[in-house]
Amino acid sequence: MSTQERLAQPSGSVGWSLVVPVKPAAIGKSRLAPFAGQHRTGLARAMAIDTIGAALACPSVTEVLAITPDPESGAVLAELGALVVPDEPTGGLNAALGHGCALARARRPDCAVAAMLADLPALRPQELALALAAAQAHPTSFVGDAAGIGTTLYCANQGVAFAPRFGGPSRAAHLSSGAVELLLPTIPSVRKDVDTEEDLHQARDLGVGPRTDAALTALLRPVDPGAD
Ligand SMILES: Nc1nc2c(ncn2[C@@H]2O[C@H](COP(=O)(O)OP(=O)(O)OP(=O)(O)O)[C@@H](O)[C@H]2O)c(=O)[nH]1
Ligand SMILES: C=C(OP(=O)(O)O)C(=O)O
Repeated sequence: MSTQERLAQPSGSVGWSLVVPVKPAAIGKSRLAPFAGQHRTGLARAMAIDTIGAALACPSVTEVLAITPDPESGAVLAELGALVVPDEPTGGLNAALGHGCALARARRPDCAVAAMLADLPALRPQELALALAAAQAHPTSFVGDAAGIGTTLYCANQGVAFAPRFGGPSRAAHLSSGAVELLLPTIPSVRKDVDTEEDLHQARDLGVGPRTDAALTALLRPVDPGAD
């Protein structure tokens, strides 16, 4: 994404480095397998690319670091304007995010850092901007997922320890860590993560990005009984 295509950053707001983990599409989003079948890999990749495409268009986001060992997704994400870095150490999601945060802070010490999951295919740049603006008021904060169990966005201001606790019931884990939950009624697209078929339909109702829309169209196309 070129700087011309970005919306202007609101004055007085801090810039954010956004760290986004992307599992290899061939193994990611396994809970969608019963619904998506052979289309699951393409769908998982499409959702991650749409999520990061929207993040790159957010006026508060200075840089997106996509943490992924997936070369195919990485190539597209780099083309869109993300900095693509591999998983290091190979210790799972929170370890990869910690590594991404260290790299982000070394590159841009003036920015705050946030970690956002890559399964938000309906993400709207302006809704992400609202969440990040609210996050400026707290040392650490987070956005809970639409189901009320997990987390989609974890934010740490400059000079504050970055200690995400993604995985499973992470909303409770983030609350007990002292992070403040950002309870904004106007950011449904930031909260709507997609793990299941039902999530996907709900995200579609919000309006998914173009790649996810195309992947879903291919997936839902009726099979031609005359084709071999
Ligand atoms: N780079 C990286 N990303 C990860 C890792 N584990 C999860 N993610 C990403 O973190 C986000 C949340 O992960 P999950 O919702 O648990 O996704 P998932 O493992 O692909 O989904 P399931 O297989 O259905 O559990 C998604 O954006 C994943 O791509 C990891 O070990 N490394
Ligand atoms: C990893 C998490 O998400 P998911 O529900 O997508 O697995 C989480 O909410 O901490």
